[in-house]
Amino acid sequence: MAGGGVVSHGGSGEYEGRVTGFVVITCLVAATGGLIFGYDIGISGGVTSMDQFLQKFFPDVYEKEKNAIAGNQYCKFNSHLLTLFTSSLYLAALIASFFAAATTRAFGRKISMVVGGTIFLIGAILNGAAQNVLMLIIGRLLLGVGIGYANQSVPVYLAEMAPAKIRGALNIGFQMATTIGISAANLVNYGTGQMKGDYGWRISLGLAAVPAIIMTVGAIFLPDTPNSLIERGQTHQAREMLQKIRGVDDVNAEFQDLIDASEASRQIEHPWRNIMELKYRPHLVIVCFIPFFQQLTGINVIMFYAPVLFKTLGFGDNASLMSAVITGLVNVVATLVSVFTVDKFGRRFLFLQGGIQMIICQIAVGCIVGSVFGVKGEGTFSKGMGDIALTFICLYVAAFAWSWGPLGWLVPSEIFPLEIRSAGQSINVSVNMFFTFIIGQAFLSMLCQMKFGLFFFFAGFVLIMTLFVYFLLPETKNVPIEEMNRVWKAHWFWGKYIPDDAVGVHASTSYIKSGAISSDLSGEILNLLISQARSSRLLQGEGDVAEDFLLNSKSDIRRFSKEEKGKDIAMDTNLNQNNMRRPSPHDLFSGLDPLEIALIKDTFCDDFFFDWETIAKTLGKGDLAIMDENPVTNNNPPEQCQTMPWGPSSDLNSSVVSDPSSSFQSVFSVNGDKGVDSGKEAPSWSNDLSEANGGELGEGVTSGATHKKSQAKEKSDLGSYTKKVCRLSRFKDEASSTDIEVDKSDIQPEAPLHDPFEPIAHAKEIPKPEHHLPVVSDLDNPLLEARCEFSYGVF
Ligand SMILES: OC[C@H]1O[C@](O)(CO)[C@@H](O)[C@@H]1O
Repeated sequence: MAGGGVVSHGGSGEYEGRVTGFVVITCLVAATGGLIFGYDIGISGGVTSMDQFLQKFFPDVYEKEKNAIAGNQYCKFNSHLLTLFTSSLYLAALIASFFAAATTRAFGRKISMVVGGTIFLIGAILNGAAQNVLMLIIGRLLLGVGIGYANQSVPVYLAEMAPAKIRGALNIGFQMATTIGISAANLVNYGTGQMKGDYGWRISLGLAAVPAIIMTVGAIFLPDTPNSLIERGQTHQAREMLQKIRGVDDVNAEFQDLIDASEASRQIEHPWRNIMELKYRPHLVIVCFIPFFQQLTGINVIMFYAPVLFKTLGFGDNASLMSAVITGLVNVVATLVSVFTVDKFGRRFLFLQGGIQMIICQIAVGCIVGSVFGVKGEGTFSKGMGDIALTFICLYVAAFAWSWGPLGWLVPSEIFPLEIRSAGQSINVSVNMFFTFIIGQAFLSMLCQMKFGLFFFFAGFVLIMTLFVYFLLPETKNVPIEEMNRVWKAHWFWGKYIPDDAVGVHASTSYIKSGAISSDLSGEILNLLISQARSSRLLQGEGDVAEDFLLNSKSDIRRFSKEEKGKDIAMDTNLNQNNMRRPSPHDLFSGLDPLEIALIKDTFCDDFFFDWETIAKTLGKGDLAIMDENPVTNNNPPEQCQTMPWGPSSDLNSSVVSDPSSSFQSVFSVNGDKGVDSGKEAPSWSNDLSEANGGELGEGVTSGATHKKSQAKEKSDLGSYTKKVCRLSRFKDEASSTDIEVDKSDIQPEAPLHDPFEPIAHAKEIPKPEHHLPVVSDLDNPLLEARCEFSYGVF
């Protein structure tokens, strides 16, 4: 692969590795943990609407239902004992999830899954064989404990096993399994609902043993996550596991991040106390609100009570069970949609789209129910009205299923640093279970009291949660799990809670590699950070991260966007030369956090043309001293200072520039030249970057660290350069706002500059080739754009 294929998955590329069959299978097996949860959700509603079941355990409710035919439709199922049957399980799950957190941390994710599956199995047997309400309730409590364990450990397991770029998809496997469980339960109920005697409900409840066995047996064969192995001191096995799940030998960068995260985690003796610290406030707020909101969508009104609800809406017994089957299937299919979109469109998009769709549907259902039953709850649904209501309910379920359903588990499982991840996940599970309990418990009386207004009540909540996501939830798509602090740090509101030292150079490097930052940072800043990484101890000590980056990355950052017109710092000196506005510190650094500014400051060792104090003040980021305290940026000995990646300013003075009124597009391409072994000829200058990039490939380029290391060594012995090629690429027709391609590609490259990634002292040894200055008179034309490309090469 011409790009130097060690980061073989391309795209946003983060750590080494590919998506292996092994990781997919383990994640699928783990996700079956969702089956037990789903089966239980789906089974209770059907069972509690079966006459034989009601007669045996809840005779009062049975009587009331029979007599309510002509009465108030809103209240005919309102019984606290009945709802307690459904919701007691969630109280047990809530408490169990705290024990599960300790188990998961101390013994691994897998053990928690096995424990959860086994306890659930016992509960299923008790339920299927129940002789009285007590047996029924104890059985349900055990089911709850099983679910608490599974829901705590499975999402964490999935988030840790999955490579970042498909973490969303694999993690959603859990919710996918949940919806399959719900659907399977609906189908079982549909079948058993027709049976005479006690068999129907007994089979329905007893069959919960099937998903329990699948999960327990599956979990026994699962490996534990590298993160958990490291957490428990099994470093060697952890590395092997990482190599196995990523399918490559060179897992250094990711492994290092896991070790770092684990070290940080080890310092934390009391995750529960720690999670209250200010620096975890953003995580804590999100992890409390997401599950709360997920339940306040009102989804479980449909999931638990679909048959009851449809009966309330005047559907016959069969039609009610059938409608539950339909909503269950919609739930499964729509969850699949999120599997395929979550890592592409991101979490926020799905949250927002799903939220809007849910609001519309809930309002519609509220209006329909209101128009038929009115306030008194008297009236009957015509077939047509019933079908319209069912359609809106299905659209609502679909929207939930590709947004809040799966994301309610995914987002909380991926936002926490390792040291409090297990604790955070327990909070997520317990808040979710608590509000599942509340909704389960309160729904029937809420329906009785609020009538059709209940649907508007839920619509109001969905509106609030959609605004919450819009303003307060950062995008976590494609960000490696141990790099998440960067996301928080960059957030407009939460950033202030995250201390600078939570975001180190190491983090910067892999974060840059993940590509996640490229839209936030301009190309120049990115390059500066890269060069910082290169010159920092990372490269000298544990070179792989930066080497990999240099050898494999192509950052093609088109930073020319509407807001950034005229702020191109690559062109700064040129702008000056041509009497253009010199960008202010604010232009250049707003949007960066102090650490990033400090990195840049340190990179250029104070002697660049920026007035650092002014920058600090202008941006209101506090005193420079604060930046200077940062240990990460303070270890650069002066001789390792860099100049600008595009060369000293004198070189820039003479470079190509277009008119002030035109705009720039700079494309940075940081390409490792793979083909140049010691003694070979340097690649010749070319206007086409791909040529420099794709020169003969050294045979070991794709084969991992050893070869790369030796290459890198040879490289630094040999010296290297930066090439800058400016060419006129576009003719901007202001009047029509269209871009017309003009090919003026023959502009000569200008002088090769020194390697931006080599310390200056070393760069000086590089013989400077002759200086070619492009002479392009057209550049005076205000309508032209210059396109400059930088490439990094070796000779
Ligand atoms: O698919 C619907 C189901 O998903 C959950 O919200 C869990 O994510 C359950 O509470 C609900 O019953």
